[in-house]
Amino acid sequence: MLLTKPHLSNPLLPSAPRSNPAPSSSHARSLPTLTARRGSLRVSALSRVDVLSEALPFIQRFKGKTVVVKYGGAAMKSPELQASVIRDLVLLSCVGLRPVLVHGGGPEINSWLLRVGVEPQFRDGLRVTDALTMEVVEMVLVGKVNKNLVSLINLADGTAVGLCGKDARLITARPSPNAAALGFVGEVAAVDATVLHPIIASGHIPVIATVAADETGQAYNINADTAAGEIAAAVGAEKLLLLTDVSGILADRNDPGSLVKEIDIAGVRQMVADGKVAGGMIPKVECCVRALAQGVHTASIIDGRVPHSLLLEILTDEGTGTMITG
Ligand SMILES: Nc1ncnc2c1ncn2[C@@H]1O[C@H](COP(=O)(O)OP(=O)(O)O)[C@@H](O)[C@H]1O
Ligand SMILES: CC(=O)N[C@@H](CCC(=O)OP(=O)(O)O)C(=O)O
Repeated sequence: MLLTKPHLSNPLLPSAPRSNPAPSSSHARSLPTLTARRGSLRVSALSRVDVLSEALPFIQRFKGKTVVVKYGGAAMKSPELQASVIRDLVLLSCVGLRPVLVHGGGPEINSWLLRVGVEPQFRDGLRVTDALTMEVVEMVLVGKVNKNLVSLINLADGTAVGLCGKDARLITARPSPNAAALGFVGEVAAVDATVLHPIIASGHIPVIATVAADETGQAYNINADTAAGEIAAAVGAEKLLLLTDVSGILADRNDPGSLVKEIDIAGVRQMVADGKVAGGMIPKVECCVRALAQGVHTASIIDGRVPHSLLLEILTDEGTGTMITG
């Protein structure tokens, strides 16, 4: 069943803009240009504090709560957008939320595979991963993309700790049931979040690359959406947010205007059964459903190309993409 997201009016939002004390007329006369500038600055500052004020009930509601953000795919391609997403993550951390970043990096893996002469191949949205591809995936995700995100968070004055599934056995992998076709593509056999708790509790932001080993130490390539859902469940996250390169779940995937703002598990299952949700959206929806079934309160699929979509989703009434509820 499709639900319309309620638009709640915010009791903290003033009905009319407040006015700061006007500058004295003598000051105004002596400095006309400066006064005019200050006047426009005052309006803009007012609207900015209104926005801050609107965020207060959300900050209060989610303070101390863990929020797992999956960032990857096309939404990660532009350096400007990356920096903006990272700043939003640091802002969430500064106002008391506890973000955990799980990242992909499919396009970056593709570009490095091509540099070493390997043509990327996918089956049902999953990368066919032979031994050489596995090495490249690990080097790119763990060595490059992970450290780049850690560095960007540190630059934005947050403190990030980069990990992959292997660290402290955070994720134990098992081979995909379709290993004959997919090679070293893994599923999540278990998550041991012990290592994350002190990192999160001390205000650091864990940044997780989804390469993990099985019991024998063999490395596996795990889809980042799938891993994010399992990590969200294991840390008892309040929210799971998947940033992607569409506005959310579309009722008609050829119509960008047909965004479904809120939908429950039964509704989203019906969309998959009807073929309305397909391709790369299926693992996203499945991981949201699994996370919700394991106690995560809400899961949202949002547009990582829209500046500040993370903040819009968490700190405003209207949100941005699609929220799936249990
Ligand atoms: N109902 C739907 N609504 C939105 N996108 C859909 C839908 N069904 C299939 N898709 C496809 O899913 C894609 C998102 O998955 P994917 O490309 O794997 O994202 P990412 O690279 O961010 O992990 C969209 O670009 C779109 O082509
Ligand atoms: C098995 C599998 O497909 N693994 C993904 C892991 C990275 C990922 O999920 O990246 P995005 O989120 O950017 O798509 C891959 O190799 O591309």
